[in-house]
Amino acid sequence: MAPGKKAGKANAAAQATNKRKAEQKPAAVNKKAKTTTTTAATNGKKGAASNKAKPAKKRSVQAAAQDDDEDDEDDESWAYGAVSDDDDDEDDAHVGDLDDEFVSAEEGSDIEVGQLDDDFLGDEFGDEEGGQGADLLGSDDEEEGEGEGEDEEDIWASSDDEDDMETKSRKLDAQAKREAEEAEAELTTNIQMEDDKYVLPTEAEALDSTDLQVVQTRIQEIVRVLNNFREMREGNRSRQDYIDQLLKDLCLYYGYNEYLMEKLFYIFTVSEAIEFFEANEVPRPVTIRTNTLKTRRRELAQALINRGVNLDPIGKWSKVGLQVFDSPVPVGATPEYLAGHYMLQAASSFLPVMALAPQENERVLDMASAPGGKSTYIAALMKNTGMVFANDANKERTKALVANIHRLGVKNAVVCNYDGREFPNVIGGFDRILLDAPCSGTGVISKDASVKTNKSEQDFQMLSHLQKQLILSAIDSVDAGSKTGGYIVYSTCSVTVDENEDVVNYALRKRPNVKLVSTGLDFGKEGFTRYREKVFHPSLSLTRRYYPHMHNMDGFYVAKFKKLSNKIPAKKADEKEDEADAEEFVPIGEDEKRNKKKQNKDDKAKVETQEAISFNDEEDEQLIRVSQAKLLQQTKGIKLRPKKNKGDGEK
Ligand SMILES: C[S@@+](CC[C@H](N)C(=O)[O-])C[C@H]1O[C@@H](n2cnc3c(N)ncnc32)[C@H](O)[C@@H]1O
Repeated sequence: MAPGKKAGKANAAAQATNKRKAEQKPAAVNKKAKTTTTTAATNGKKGAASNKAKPAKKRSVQAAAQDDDEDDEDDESWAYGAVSDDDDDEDDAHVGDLDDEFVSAEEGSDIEVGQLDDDFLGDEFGDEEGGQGADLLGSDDEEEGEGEGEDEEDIWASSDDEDDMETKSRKLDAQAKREAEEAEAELTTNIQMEDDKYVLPTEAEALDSTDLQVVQTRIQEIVRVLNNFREMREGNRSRQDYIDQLLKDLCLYYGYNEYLMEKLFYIFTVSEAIEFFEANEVPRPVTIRTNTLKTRRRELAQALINRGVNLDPIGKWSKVGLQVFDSPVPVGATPEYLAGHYMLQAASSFLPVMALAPQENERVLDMASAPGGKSTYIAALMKNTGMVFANDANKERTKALVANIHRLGVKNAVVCNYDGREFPNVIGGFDRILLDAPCSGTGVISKDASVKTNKSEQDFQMLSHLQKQLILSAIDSVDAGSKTGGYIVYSTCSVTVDENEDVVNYALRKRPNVKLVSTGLDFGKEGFTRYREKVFHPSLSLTRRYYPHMHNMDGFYVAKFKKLSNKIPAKKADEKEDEADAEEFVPIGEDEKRNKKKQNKDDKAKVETQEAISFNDEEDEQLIRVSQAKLLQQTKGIKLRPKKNKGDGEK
């Protein structure tokens, strides 16, 4: 399908969806939306309008950036405080966007969004109250103006006149009757609308629909029925009949394969699923991360503004992120970029590093790190102290990793190229580990639409299996005795449950020596504790999900574990067996029962303990020597004789 065609299609769907939404929204809400600035309004879909709004903000950023007194990076007033004068302009400039395009995104947004919701509520209710009050007052006025009020006035003015009582009473009765008729008429109209049942197409009709406009209308109608199923279903059609048709139509309209469509559809409510698919048709905002090893956000913002770049802080949740609205120069080729003052990085990919919260002088492993967006952020948070092991199994990809490490001036990183599953045999005893796992990429469909069709059931099974193996390796490679850490963060840029909650739940079952802890991120949706037929450990609610339609960032998942002990069950044979059927899900209760049985039966097979895996400098030295010797031989043909260890001669 040609991209242009798709985009047109998506826009058509968006307009139709939003139009319907706008119709469903109370007048006060729509009215208010016009005067409320939101993140989503800056979404690429309405790029022109957002950009129109930005210069006002840009001026204020510039002005504030020049303010010498407010030089502290922690002080966000340069970005936020000074915009008050311009806020109105911006709100006005966004008027069109909101109503026309992004009513839906605003509603769910969480980031500026806590704020946004408050604004909405405040304004909405304020307006409603004011609106109602005004209506009430207004209607009095109107009545007076139309003479009806005069009648009423007459009624009360002549209340002492007995004869008039009858007249007054008749008038009141007539008025009450009229009002009742009007109310009845309104009700009837509504009921007629509700009665308007939607008849599903026959199989042949459905197959025949190649007209996307027809498909789009059918999607809307089915959603309407599903949202009021009891009233609107046709005859004895089941909910599943409608859902089956809807899934087919969504596949056709948005271009997903049926397997993935179903997987994604059930993560959301019906309306939310459509918002998610819509959001995937829209590019996410361009964001950059200030490299604090070389500069500060304030200085970077000023330098880029001087080049004509139109930008804003990413949101209150990050002190280093900037969102770029437009730029006369390629953001990936400015002198500041080449000098390593920033990394082009999706907002969502800040989150796992923030959750990891690496400390100075720690040993940290980034198990799947190329091209290094997160490794370099980790190094920056550690202020180039301690050691970051930036590993990736794909040697080709480590080239970009090395390049980024150099460009950003990272000096505490070691790049390595192992399969993550080889840890901790390669090296262990880390204070913290980030496993930003290889995944299906269902959170980044707006960047790579091929995901819609190129992932099969086997792919998901293989990925989930690999993720489960990697997470166990990561857990086993952390030192629970670390004075400052003992944490593992698991993340993916996918929104499927198999790659997220399923994997984390599996790790909790296989490694009772870890528990989930808060990610420390103050926004995001809670991870699932139930999904379809699956039940997960209740602590899964501590994990966080991010969605494009809600947070205006790539879909993402973050979980944080604390390792409590280095003693792990070492029933290797069992584990292998378990890992082989890692895909099989066992509800938590059942699993516990099954484990107990196994333990009773296998009383002799005591749980062995594995000693804490820690660094051994002598051993490391030897490994380094061997590796250097290998390298010399490979690159220069020099063969070194192995150096004898102290203890070797004594044997
Ligand atoms: C989501 S990307 C990592 C992105 C990276 N963390 C960043 O922020 O730039 C996943 C990475 O996992 C790597 N990978 C795949 N299988 C792996 C394995 N078995 N062990 C280690 N890395 C692996 C891929 O090469 C890929 O670079």
